[in-house]
Amino acid sequence: MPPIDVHAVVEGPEGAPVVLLSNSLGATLEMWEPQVPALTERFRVVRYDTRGHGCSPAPQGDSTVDDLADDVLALLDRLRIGRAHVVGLSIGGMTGLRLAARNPERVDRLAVLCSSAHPGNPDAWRDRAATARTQGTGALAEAVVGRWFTPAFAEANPELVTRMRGTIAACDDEGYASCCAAVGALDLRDQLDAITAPTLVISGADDPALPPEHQEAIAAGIRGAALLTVAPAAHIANLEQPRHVTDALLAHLGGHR
Ligand SMILES: O=C(O)CC1=CCC(=O)O1
Repeated sequence: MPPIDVHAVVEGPEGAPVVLLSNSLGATLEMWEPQVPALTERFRVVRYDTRGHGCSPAPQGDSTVDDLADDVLALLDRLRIGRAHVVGLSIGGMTGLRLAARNPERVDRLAVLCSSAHPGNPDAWRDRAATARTQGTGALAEAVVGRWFTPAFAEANPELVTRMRGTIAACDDEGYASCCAAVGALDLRDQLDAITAPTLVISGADDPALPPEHQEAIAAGIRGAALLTVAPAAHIANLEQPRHVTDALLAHLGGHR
């Protein structure tokens, strides 16, 4: 499938090292808002909407994580960026892993949050894609957002939960289904040892979607990778533990505060 011209927002000082942020399935570039103020003090921050999400065009038919990585390369080329630190959560982390394994010359440091090299459950992903196509992502939103935050956090932050539920429901149905296919078919287990970028893997201790075992497997497969577990946190750990995650990213990318 040809690359898609994804929607991106670029902030931070021109000429500074670039950090590229890649969102979770069902979210948009807005999910990184808690990290942006600190990151833009030291970095040129490029956030984009994964295809079929937010303001990015949706593909027709199933995508692969290779397609998602191609979108990132096209974006970097469009912005004339040779190399970037890549930070991705969930499907964004899968995109970062594939990019770092396949195009190591384009990835400086890598941070992968709440992600997987082999999500498994292809039938469940096929079912989810079918629901998105036949009933719309609104039919999935309640169940999906229920895995994004711990119950205590969700109870204390009802407006955020409502906003994120709305973001899932606003996804393009075909685009979301297309990305479900990419997740369900993914198996990067034999590619992890090709990753040479210094890598930080962050796990949400209470993540019911991609639990800590997935992060442990990623970290075990990448030479020298560091593994950090944040708690309490479910799947969207950067929103539930913003300070902890921001500090860990700054320490890993070289922008300590
Ligand atoms: O939506 C979920 O259930 C969790 C998830 C898996 C891949 C991704 O990006 O989100």
